[in-house]
Amino acid sequence: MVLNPVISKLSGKLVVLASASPRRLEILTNIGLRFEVVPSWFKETLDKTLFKMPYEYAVETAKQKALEVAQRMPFKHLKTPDIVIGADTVVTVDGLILEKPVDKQDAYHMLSRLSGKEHSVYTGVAIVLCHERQGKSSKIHCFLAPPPTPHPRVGVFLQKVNTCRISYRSLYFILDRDKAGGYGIQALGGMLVEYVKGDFLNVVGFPLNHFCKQLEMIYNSPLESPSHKMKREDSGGTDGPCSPVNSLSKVTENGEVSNFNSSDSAGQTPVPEQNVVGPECAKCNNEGFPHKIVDLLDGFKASKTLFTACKLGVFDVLSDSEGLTVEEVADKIKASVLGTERLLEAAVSLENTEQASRFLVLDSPLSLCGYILHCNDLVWPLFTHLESAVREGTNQYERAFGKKTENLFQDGYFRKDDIKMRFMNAMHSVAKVTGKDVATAFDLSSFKTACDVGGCTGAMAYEFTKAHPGLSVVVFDLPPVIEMRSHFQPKEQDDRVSFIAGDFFKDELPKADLYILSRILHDWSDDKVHELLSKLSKACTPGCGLLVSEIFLDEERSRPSRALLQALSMTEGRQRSAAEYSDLLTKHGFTPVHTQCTDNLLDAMLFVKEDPNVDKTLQILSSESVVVT
Ligand SMILES: C[S@@+](CC[C@H](N)C(=O)[O-])C[C@H]1O[C@@H](n2cnc3c(N)ncnc32)[C@H](O)[C@@H]1O
Repeated sequence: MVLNPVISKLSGKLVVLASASPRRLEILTNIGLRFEVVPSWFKETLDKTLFKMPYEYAVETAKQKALEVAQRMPFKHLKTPDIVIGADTVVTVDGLILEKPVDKQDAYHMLSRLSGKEHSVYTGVAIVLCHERQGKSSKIHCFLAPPPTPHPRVGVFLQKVNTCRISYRSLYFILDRDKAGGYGIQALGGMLVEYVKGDFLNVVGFPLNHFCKQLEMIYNSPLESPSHKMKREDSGGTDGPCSPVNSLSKVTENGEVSNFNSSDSAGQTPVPEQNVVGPECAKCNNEGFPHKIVDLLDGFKASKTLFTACKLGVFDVLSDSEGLTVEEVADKIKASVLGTERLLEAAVSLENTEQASRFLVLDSPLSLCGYILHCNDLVWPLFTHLESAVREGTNQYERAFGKKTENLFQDGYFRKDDIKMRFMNAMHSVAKVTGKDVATAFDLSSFKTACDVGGCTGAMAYEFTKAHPGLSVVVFDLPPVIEMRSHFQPKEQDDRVSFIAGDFFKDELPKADLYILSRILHDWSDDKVHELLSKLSKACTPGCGLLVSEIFLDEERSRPSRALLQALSMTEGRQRSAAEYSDLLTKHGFTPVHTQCTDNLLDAMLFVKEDPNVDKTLQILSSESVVVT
């Protein structure tokens, strides 16, 4: 089996691991897979008595974990993944299923039960293909790592203890509350393990080899391409598309797991006959239950939890020192112990730590804290007046903050230095996270000078000069912004970025052969946009470039919701689709050349100023290579 090509099939896809397990994360990272971690909220509470065999339970739990994330992400994270991977590991002994212990005592009991006994470890895995539909549901491949023949057991054996019985103290030392069965084979628990029959990584928590074989089956075999297989299963399934929880169909009479898509003894992977468990009925994925609505009901609590944790510096404290107690965290953030405990529990249930340390720690390079605090202090109060905003069709700044605003920037964001800093921090953090993707969206090598119109702190400009060694960028923004620029200067000085203060509606724009409008046009009405574009059009000679970076709505104006939610608190601006931006710009002699959806916070579109004397078709052709004439 050639693994890399299988993994490369996933490049460009949004792959999500629905598990917070660092072991699974490490195993998948080590093979070069790019994925996001979104831990599942599915509670591991399926009724074990409903399953004939223990591994059915692991597979079903894996499936439910993956499904929960697949269903939540479009709402909570405002994006639909391509693939969600769920996994669940259980240990079985004496007919009992052992999961993660609830506490140390439980872990101790589990480990003592395993001591000296052969037991089995099963990791069920589910791959949910979110864009492959079966009926109304995502397509799901569930499997269990191939069991060694003749018995479906992947065994790990603890040392016999008649001579070296594990002492109470050693057990306490070794036990791990975070792992099924109470021990981690890759950690201290490994000291007890005499040998493993079967796939070691399956015992660790993720059967990598079998996972890759599954992917190969899904993506590489022409006969097994997702759509082809779906048809076959539709027509010939024995269990139908839905297997109830208590009868996962892949169990043979003697309890073997070959129907879970296991390999045969020669190591060949047979065509899976029934590995797809399409959750079409309420019993399978509980379609009758309004998951999305319930998530939305709680959405505001989740946002406010994130805002508060950020504002109190919880993620900073946690990233500074490891192994803090709740009391210590409470002390550091100057909050009550009970409140801190609740906040930590809620925050942990919402966010994975890897992303928290990258995006939620104040001084991390890609920190989103600036934007989060802006959402907390400015956007949140505006949204508390949403009903009035809808009734009146106006921004609620005055109601929320007691100040009238003719111009949101001058009268709102810049009315006090601390408010201005908060606004600039917000713009800066988003520009840092999205800037590289916008700057590298197109080949801009033919442009030598650029003007970032409304470029704020210069964060975007620095990303452009970093990405294009031949380019220098002048940041043009209002005087109150430009005067604060020194607060945001990068550590490494870059002379190719300079700043000019001015008003883009009133003052002359600096000369450049590329103009950047990042998050500018959505703030203004069509009339104001025309006013600005007409100025830009006059400033541009034929061949000049104009790069617009915004969230582009789809043609139906139905996605992404991020843009539509933002519009609810807008003043005079509006969110637009790429086609709507094109319409506005072509009226001023700008021809669209490329559109790039970056899968980041902002998309980008490149336009070139037409030469009125040259035939339009020829211009579009020549502008494909963005020739500056
Ligand atoms: C939404 S922010 C976008 C900042 C930056 N382009 C980015 O993408 O991070 C809008 C910027 O336009 C600036 N701006 C608003 N009105 C302006 C005007 N009349 N002239 C110049 N800049 C203006 C604001 O000061 C602010 O920095």
